[in-house]
Amino acid sequence: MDEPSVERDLDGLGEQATDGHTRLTDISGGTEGRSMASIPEYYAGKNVLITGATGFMGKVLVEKLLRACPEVRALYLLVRPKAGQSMEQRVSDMMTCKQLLLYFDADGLKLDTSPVGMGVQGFSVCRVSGGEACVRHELLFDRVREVNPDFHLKIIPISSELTQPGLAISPEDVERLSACINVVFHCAATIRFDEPLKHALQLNVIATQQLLSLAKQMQHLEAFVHISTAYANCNRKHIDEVIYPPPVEPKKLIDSLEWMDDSIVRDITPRLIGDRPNTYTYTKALAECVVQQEQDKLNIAIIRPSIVGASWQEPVPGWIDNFNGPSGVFIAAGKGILRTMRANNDAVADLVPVDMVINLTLAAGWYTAVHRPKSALVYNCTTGGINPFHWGQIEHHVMLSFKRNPLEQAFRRPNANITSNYLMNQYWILVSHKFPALIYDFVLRLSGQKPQMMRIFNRLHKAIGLLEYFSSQDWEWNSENMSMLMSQLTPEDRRTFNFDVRQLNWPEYIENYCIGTKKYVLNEDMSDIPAARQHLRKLRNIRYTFNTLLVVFIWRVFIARSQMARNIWYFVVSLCFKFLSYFRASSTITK
Ligand SMILES: CCCCCCCCCCCCCCCCCCCC(=O)SCCNC(=O)CCNC(=O)[C@H](O)C(C)(C)COP(=O)(O)OP(=O)(O)OC[C@H]1O[C@@H](n2cnc3c(N)ncnc32)[C@H](O)[C@@H]1OP(=O)(O)O
Ligand SMILES: NC(=O)C1=CN([C@@H]2O[C@H](COP(=O)(O)OP(=O)(O)OC[C@H]3O[C@@H](n4cnc5c(N)ncnc54)[C@H](OP(=O)(O)O)[C@@H]3O)[C@@H](O)[C@H]2O)C=CC1
Repeated sequence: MDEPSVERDLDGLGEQATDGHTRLTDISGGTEGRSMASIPEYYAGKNVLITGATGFMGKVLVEKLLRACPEVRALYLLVRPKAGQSMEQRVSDMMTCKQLLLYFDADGLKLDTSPVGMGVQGFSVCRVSGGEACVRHELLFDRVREVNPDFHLKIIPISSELTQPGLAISPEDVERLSACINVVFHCAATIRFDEPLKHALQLNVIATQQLLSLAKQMQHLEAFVHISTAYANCNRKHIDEVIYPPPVEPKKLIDSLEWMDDSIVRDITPRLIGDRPNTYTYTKALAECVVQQEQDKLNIAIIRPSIVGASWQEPVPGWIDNFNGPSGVFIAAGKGILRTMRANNDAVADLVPVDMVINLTLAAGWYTAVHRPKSALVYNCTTGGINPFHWGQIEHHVMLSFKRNPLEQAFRRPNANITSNYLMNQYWILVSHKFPALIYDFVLRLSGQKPQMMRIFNRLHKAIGLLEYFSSQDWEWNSENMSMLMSQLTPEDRRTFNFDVRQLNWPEYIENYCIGTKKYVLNEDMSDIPAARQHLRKLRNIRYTFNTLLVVFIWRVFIARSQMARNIWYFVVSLCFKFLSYFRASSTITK
């Protein structure tokens, strides 16, 4: 099961490389002299189907497609109704960026939950009386609206629940999609690391299989772009742009899990996922295999981004709308809650900005449709091999950014450190997380409020525990197809659909990323920065006062009351004194 299973044959356009992998370089020769449509020209008049459009990457994809390819005919979005909202309402909210950001206690004052469990009093965006709070922030679609105020007319929501048979698409919609779709972008997935295997399999694998069946019915389909992850094969250290053999035959697993009840599946999950850290990476690997098996005559591209972070340039620098991956860690550190985390300072932090991933995705869609490779082309969309940056450097720049642009109502002054040493990390968890949480909860109890800090830390520890696997080691991805795709673009397309990761200036990117979490995730106002700085000064004074009181307390309890402690103390002081006198005397002699 070690050797890549894909054999490439690119419709006569390319040759097989000696290592068995065909790369885009091989193809480019075959297209010389042809007049090829630019990316916007290609998408002009096309009908595009997108899954996962309401998600982080889906939104950026929809925005960019509408803005950079204004002649695109229509975007059909497969959306499910959710949280009492119809799919039409959800799509309309998405376009006005009205988004459910934070949840509140029934008393409307305390933030109850957040994805990484960092909720803390004063962490809120706006306060409402019970239930949920909807906030509006800088609009993602503002730039599209400027170019085309009627852009919403191009968006056609299609009701679909991907975990249902036939994706729960009505027969009329199936007919409609089969007749008109030219390009499919499949972004939907569950990206939770703790997803029960059955559900992850249902959404990430079976839904992909069903979407491929639907795609085969599409009479005018030119390209099917599947979004995978660079970590689908994280059990390997070196990852090529090939589809590796799956850990298990997907069909066999689907059939076996069908009859098992949830508790049995839960029990056997660790055995099944083997050397992968979670059900997410496991099912994404199976999905790639399904794409390969079901390919038939479809023209397929597989995009494998690494850790997708805030945008680099578009629609605005630092745009981000969630707590996933590093964003939650940055926020927790910026709020002064997270003080320690297990990560390897020298390991490469393979972050890639969302706009670069989307630019590559659109370019790959164009390339796939124009060149029609017979077998799926895989694009490892990573930064580490070309423009590496390390977790230690990320830590430094995140701390610097949050000191310059502090978050509101921080719990403590931001001062987080990463360490690869397990015991050291446990020590700091005790001293810097659990001890302050106990004191804070004690103060809350005294003032008649419900203790909450310990609960928050427990959830935070669970979340960072799931991320540590990725921050404690590094991988080597071959990203030749990404480079070669870039070489296929016209100079104009290279500017509009820029995914040249060499141009990333990491310190600047991290600063914008941190500001983005403040502005777009926490919806904090930049004009409040002076007040936030004042708050940090107050926290620093509290710490100085606390430390002074602690020293006085220790003196009173241990030194002043015990003869032995006093003797040790005098011994240490006289030793220091003798050392100083000796040092002064010897320096006088040398003069
Ligand atoms: C030390 C500081 C310096 C920093 C330097 C070092 C940094 C190291 C960082 C390392 C990061 C490494 C990251 C690597 C990741 C690579 C993986 C590959 C990339 C991918 O392919 S996928 C993307 C990654 N996926 C994720 O990140 C998902 C991880 N998250 C989870 O698995 C779960 O969320 C988690 C963490 C298990 C938490 O689960 P849980 O406690 O159940 O919390 P929920 O997610 O269910 O959410 C709780 C609660 O909040 C509500 N919610 C949801 N969204 C929002 C929102 N936007 N605002 C407010 N509230 C929200 C949610 O509905 C839940 O409410 P309930 O009422 O339903 O409880
Ligand atoms: N974010 C990252 O760091 C990385 C992501 N990826 C991949 O990129 C893709 C997009 O990720 P991202 O945007 O971050 O993920 P999000 O969680 O933000 O979005 C997931 C999308 O899938 C949709 N979806 C989930 N379940 C269903 C369902 N049952 N029926 C219909 N739609 C559903 C969601 O819709 P709804 O709004 O209804 O929940 C949402 O639109 C995924 O394939 C992921 O594996 C790869 C590497 C890194």
